[in-house]
Amino acid sequence: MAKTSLDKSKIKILLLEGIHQSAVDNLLNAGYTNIEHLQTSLDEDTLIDKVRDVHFIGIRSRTQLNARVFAAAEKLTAVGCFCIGTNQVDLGAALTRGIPVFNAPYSNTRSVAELVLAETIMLLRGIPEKSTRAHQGGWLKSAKNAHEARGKTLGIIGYGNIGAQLSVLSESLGLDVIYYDVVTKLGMGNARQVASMQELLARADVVSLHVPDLPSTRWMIGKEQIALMKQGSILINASRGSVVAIEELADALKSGKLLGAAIDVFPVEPKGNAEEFVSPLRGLDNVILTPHIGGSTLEAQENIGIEVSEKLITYSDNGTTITSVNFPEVALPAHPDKHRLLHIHDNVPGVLSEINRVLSENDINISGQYLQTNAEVGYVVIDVDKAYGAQALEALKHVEHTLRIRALYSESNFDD
Ligand SMILES: NC(=O)C1=CN([C@@H]2O[C@H](COP(=O)(O)OP(=O)(O)OC[C@H]3O[C@@H](n4cnc5c(N)ncnc54)[C@H](O)[C@@H]3O)[C@@H](O)[C@H]2O)C=CC1
Ligand SMILES: O=C(O)CCC(=O)C(=O)O
Repeated sequence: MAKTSLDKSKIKILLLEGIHQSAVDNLLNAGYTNIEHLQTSLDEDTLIDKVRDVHFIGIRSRTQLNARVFAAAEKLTAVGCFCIGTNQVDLGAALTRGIPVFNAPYSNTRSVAELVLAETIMLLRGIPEKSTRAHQGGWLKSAKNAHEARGKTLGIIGYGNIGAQLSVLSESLGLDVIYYDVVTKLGMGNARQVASMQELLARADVVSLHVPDLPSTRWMIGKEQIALMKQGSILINASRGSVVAIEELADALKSGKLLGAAIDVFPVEPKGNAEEFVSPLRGLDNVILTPHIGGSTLEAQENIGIEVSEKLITYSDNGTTITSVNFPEVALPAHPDKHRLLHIHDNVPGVLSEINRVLSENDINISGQYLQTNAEVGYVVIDVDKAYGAQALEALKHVEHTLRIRALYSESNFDD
């Protein structure tokens, strides 16, 4: 059933997974006081109970927002992913319920690139094993299998925001960079795109994965691909756990085909810090294992908190959906002294004319109208000079194919 907006004190916001305080502060400064801020993710049933009266939810990579959760979240107006990946959200289910999803596409990219570069050096020097031995009272002073990074070839699979940053940092250290991407991209510095993943695997001393979780990237690195890699090369995965067949990687490390690996993301990750981490890579001393912390630096988290809360506030106050990952993107001007209505509907012919008919029948004069559509959904924003009456709102809710309507307070804050 379509809904209209509430005043800010009644807008309930649920933030999960230890989202940075910067998000809370930003929301409070914007007048949103009804905030629940939890440090953990929630299991599906607890989440379903909690989201029933929530208008905005903020999550990171662990919380699964599936169709069942969306079905329970009747009041949910927008989702903020305080991270880059949005594979944990059923974006289609959100869209067809008229819910835009936002993320932070840039704020933690540098943190991931720095970690990968550090791991490259650590693995080229065999540090995980040497450090473990020293902790055990051993002394592995040897140059065997220890290499400088200078002059080695780094192969980056997925040359997006993270891959390109890694490319720049690595070249400054003297690595030669090649990359493979499904899109033709201009290389940073002297980095060169190669024509196939096979070519990259055959040429690189270190392979680092920076692709999103997509049907086309699932298990893209397994036995067959590892066989193409150079003897004694290194694999790094800080993208998604679904990209590497982990048992097959474990076999390649045990057999000595690969010199080492650094893995930050896993097919199955603990739901919280209290749950045991189970992996076939445990106990292998040529592997750096990290608990999905590629983007977990204070700098990145603070920036993400600000960036995503800003997007939620802007959508809530103004209706702007720019940078939403699933929704028609509309950039809206401020609306002083105007009443603004957001109408989200199935993208089928005739809805807009029906909306305009209702407005005209209710003697409502349009002062601004903004429309954007994608294949499934239409999003029209209508500014008018006088308040929408209850009768007009009711009629607009009942326009066929309506998914949701929201009447926004204008900046001068007159009644909705
Ligand atoms: N470990 C962590 O804490 C973090 C992990 N990530 C993961 O890293 C991924 C990449 O992040 P960004 O670089 O910001 O994303 P991006 O969207 O900027 O870049 C991804 C690149 O992969 C390419 N690509 C897509 N499918 C491909 C395929 N089959 N083969 C080769 N290239 C392909 C795209 O064309 C694009 O250039 C995110 O989707 C996220 O899953 C992101 C941040 C933190
Ligand atoms: O820090 C997080 O919670 C997730 C980081 C990540 O994987 C992402 O940004 O996609």
